[in-house]
Amino acid sequence: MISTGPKPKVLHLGNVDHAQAAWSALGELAELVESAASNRAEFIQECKDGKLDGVVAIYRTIGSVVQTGLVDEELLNVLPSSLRYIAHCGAGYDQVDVHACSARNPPVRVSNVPTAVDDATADVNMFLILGALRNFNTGMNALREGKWRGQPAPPLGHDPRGKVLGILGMGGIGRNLKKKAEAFGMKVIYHNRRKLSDEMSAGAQYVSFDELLSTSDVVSLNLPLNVSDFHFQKKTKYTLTLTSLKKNTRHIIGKAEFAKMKDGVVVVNTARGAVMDEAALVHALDSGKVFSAGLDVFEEEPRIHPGLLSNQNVILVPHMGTWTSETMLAMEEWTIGNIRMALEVGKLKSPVPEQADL
Ligand SMILES: O=CC(=O)O
Repeated sequence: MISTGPKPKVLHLGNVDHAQAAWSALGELAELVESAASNRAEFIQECKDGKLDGVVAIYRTIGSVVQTGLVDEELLNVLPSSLRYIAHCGAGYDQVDVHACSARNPPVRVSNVPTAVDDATADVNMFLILGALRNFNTGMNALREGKWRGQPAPPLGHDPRGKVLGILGMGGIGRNLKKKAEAFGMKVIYHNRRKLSDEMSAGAQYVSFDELLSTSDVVSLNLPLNVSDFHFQKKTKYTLTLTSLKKNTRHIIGKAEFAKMKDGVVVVNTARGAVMDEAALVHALDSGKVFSAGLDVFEEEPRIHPGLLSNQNVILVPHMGTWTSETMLAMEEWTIGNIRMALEVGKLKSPVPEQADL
């Protein structure tokens, strides 16, 4: 808790594009500082030169990975010793090594943005389900090429009504999606680390992972890319792969899982690309095992697997799940709210689950 003396410093990594009022108001409580770095090497040097000393909290966006790279052990080793909080402006915080944050002495507490992202992400999820079931991509591309529906016309799509939607990961987005899918007449089953209370699951049937795979007409991936107990292996400055096989969700859907699915299944992902083995998806699409797919996220963003780009049965969205002004505003305000609460009462509003007991 900080109440007297000079204002604590808050470092801003990435943009505050919408919540300027909340950000300015935070300025009454804290000194808002910026980094002059344009890449990770410069950022590390800035830290080593003591230019960010005194920073207590960091506001960071997903896009700030271009400036700093991943928040991993290497970065945590040079970030100022005054740092206590990282408020991440996003639901998925796989860019932040929470275990390395917890291991620092004293720990760096991390928050994310649940809830505020649910509606917009579930909307895109439903758009992808409908687009993939109806195979709209083929006709839409043909139309732009001046070929009306194309020659031959795309195969007939499928109605959502009466189809089984298997939601893997029944968090806020999964539960929001359930309501939307039910309005389209889908029957919802789910698998989650823990079975939800009757109130939370609201009639969705809990099934085992294998049962979800084998009985769903549409499989929707709504689980976090889980970064517990493993090491980052940087692939590009934007992405990472996770190397340990323990307790993580990387490639939770791969060759073996596709084999267990119904023939002609539809697969949709708005979570993180790396929860699914993209090469295995391409293979399953090519073989006809998967009828169509709807993807908002990719393993190595912004790179897209060529087998997805060339496949007309895949509807592709460039990670726009939360891309609305209302949701962006809500996310930024939520993130600033986390910093404000940390400075005022010494606690984050929405700590990440891994640090719930810290
Ligand atoms: O991908 C978007 C988010 O994690 O909020």
